[in-house]
Amino acid sequence: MPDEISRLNSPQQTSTRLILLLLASLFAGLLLIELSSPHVPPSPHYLSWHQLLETLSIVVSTLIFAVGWNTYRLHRQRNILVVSCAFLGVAIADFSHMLSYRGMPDFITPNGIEKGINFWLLARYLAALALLLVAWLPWRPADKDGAANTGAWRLLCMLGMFLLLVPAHIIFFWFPQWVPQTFIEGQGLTAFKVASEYGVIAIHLLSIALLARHLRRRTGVDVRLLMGALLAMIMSELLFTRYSSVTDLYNLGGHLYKVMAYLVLYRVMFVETIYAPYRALDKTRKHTQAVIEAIPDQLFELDGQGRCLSVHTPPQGALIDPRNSPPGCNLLEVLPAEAADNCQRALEEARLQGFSIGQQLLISQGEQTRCYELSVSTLHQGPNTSFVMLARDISQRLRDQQHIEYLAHFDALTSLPNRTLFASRVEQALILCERSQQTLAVLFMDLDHFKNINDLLGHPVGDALLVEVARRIQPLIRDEDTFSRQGGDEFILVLPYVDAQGAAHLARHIQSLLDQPFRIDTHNQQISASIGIAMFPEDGSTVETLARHAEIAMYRAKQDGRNQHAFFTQEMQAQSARTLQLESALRNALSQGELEVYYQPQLSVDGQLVGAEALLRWKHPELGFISPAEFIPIAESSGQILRIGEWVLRTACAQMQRWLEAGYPAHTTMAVNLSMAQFRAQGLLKLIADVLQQSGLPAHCLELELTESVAMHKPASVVQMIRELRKLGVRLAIDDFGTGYSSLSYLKQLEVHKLKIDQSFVHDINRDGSDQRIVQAIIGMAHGLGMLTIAEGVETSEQLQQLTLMGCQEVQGYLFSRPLPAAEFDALVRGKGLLPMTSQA
Ligand SMILES: Nc1nc2c(ncn2[C@@H]2O[C@@H]3COP(=O)(O)O[C@H]4[C@@H](O)[C@H](n5cnc6c(=O)[nH]c(N)nc65)O[C@@H]4COP(=O)(O)O[C@H]3[C@H]2O)c(=O)[nH]1
Repeated sequence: MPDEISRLNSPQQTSTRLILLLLASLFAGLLLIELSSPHVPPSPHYLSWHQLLETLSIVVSTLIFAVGWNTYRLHRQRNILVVSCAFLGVAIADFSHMLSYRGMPDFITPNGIEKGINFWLLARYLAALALLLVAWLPWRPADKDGAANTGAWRLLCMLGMFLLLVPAHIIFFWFPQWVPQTFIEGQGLTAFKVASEYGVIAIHLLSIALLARHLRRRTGVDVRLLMGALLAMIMSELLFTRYSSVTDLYNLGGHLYKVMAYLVLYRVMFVETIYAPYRALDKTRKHTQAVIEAIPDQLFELDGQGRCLSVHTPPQGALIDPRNSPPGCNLLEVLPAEAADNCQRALEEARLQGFSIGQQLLISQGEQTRCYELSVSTLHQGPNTSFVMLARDISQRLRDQQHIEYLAHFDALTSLPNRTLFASRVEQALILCERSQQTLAVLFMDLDHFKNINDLLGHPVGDALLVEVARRIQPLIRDEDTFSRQGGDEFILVLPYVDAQGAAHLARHIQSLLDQPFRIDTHNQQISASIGIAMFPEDGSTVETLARHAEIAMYRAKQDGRNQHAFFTQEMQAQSARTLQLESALRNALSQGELEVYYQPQLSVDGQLVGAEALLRWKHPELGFISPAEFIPIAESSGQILRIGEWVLRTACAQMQRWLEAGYPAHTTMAVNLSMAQFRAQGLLKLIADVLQQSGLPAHCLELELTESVAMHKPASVVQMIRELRKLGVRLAIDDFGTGYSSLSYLKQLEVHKLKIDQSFVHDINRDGSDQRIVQAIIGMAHGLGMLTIAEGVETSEQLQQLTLMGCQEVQGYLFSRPLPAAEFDALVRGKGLLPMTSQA
């Protein structure tokens, strides 16, 4: 049935075509009747024709009544109920009209033309007024109050109809004189009769006008078809205004048109009450089917015993294979025992409360175990209970959940506990140690120069190294210990019931294990670690304190030369407190005028001034002079170096420009230290250009000093940046040269102007043969690459002599002067005659 219906066109299309066809043929029929009527004599068999047509009309009217009346409970459209009841009335009135027709045996009282016309008009007005009501009232369901109210409405309507029909029949049978005359024998229809027919036509026209409002709206009813029925009724009425004999062609045509109009009306009622619900049902069925097809779960319809009434199987992840489990098989018998029990439980639950969600079934499939989650709802309750059950394969979801839980507690790279798990485990360990009054050791381990490995060899190598480090240390860890990665190259080991001696022993063991080279891809990688140790209860009683103190101790191990371990001490605590104090004091140092730039002369080996190095000084009102070696790293780590470094740059450049204006040689340079953060900061080029422009200092008089470690960081970007700086015209020097690992080829790419030999090599240059060889190699390399060399930290004339002999071109150190405030620097330069004679002002 639904398929048959789906083959039908939409009601809109059907009605438009039907209406046009019907109206065209009815109109043609009208013309035909009009033209042929004078030539067609009244039919001698008219009574039979009349009976036939009226019977048809009564049958159709009864059908209209039947479909509307019987389906009212489903559609609850009051309009349809009104039409239905009215057409019951029409059927009865037409029946009375047929039986009262002249020529028929007397129907209760003697028959006659007027008696027949009276019943006729009653039927027509009933139909017309009912349809007017329908066109006027809105089309919507009566109410949602249930069957009781529905029955009451039907009864009311039916009663109303009989209240109208019964008195009308009584009048037409026994008091016909109360009704105006409608037909005069020999003359034909009276004006009243014709006017009455026009009245019916007027009501129909009014209905059409009212219906036209709904043409563009979506109403429940097929408005076009209804309008068509009304037009057919109008044509029928027109014919009835024209007849002069009850047996002529007009009369016959009018009856025929009436039957056709009622047939169209019946179709409207049929579509609305029977076809439309089926169509909606079909639509719902298709929709449901599409939804089922889209469901990635296996869907079962089961009876009360668990037998499969129907199964929808998705392409993947089915609970049971439908090929092995034909329809009608009992699901509970097909499933493994434990899964069947759970399934049974879900069905019971659904039977009791209407639904069941969340029962899980574990099914072994070869090597794998899959997990299914059931959702069951009860379709029918009672003796014929049936269920709809969805079995969703949640194996992947469970795996993902497990993975997420794993990631929440373990480090994805090394599979070691992460910070979260570490914290909870250590808390437990601390409680146990406290109870048993035992010690606990926290080891904070940081790999030395790990950043360089990441930068030079790439992150994949760095990651592989971290994994290997973890793997090497893992066998040293006991069950009660916690070995975790905190992020980056930092690891923490927590060892309950271990004393200081044991902790030191483990630290040494770890360091000796790391001493062995690591093979990563094709690289043989050497790494070491600095380890800080904090002990419970002496160094703290909480996880955070112990970890922080162990970290402070680790920094001390780094300061002391790396690849060693250090225990946390109170002195370190004080140091760390001082770091915090300095960090906060430094924030206001610039605005409070506590910072000053000192200048240290840089000379050629024959004693002429070639430049000055700007060195920052901080005099704190309470703490006194604080060494740059102490506060510069703090400024770097707290991010203040950018602000402070810019100020140094501007002050030093402005100073050198003033000195140049005061007669210093035009090539005198101002060397300014650039820290890593400054060098890597966005906008360095713009800043330098701006400083030069503001101060007026020629670019070649500014020399930027980068330490070798800065130059080594991310070599490719450093080379690029140095090129950009060279384009600006500024000079570049590599500070502390010899302490890093610059290769000759890398140095060549850097294209700096000057190498600054680190003072650690200068210090023992007269005593230590290896320092001499290093310095000689640096000078030789610089010469080879066309770079100048300057030695810093020259304190004695022997050192100067040695450096001169080795070919070093420039020197700087306490032998000539300590760093001085600008005025003292100038006085010194002039006092000692460090400027060429021509420059002396
Ligand atoms: N023993 C000895 N030392 C000598 C001798 N001649 C000079 N010095 C010291 O050696 C350091 C040379 O500066 P540096 O290597 O750039 O090392 C500097 C530099 O890295 C950093 N620094 C200083 N000022 C600034 C600055 O404005 N910006 C940045 N980024 N770093 C700065 O702080 C470090 C330390 O600066 P200072 O304490 O001023 O220490 C200076 C200087 O006073 C000598 O004959 N013997």
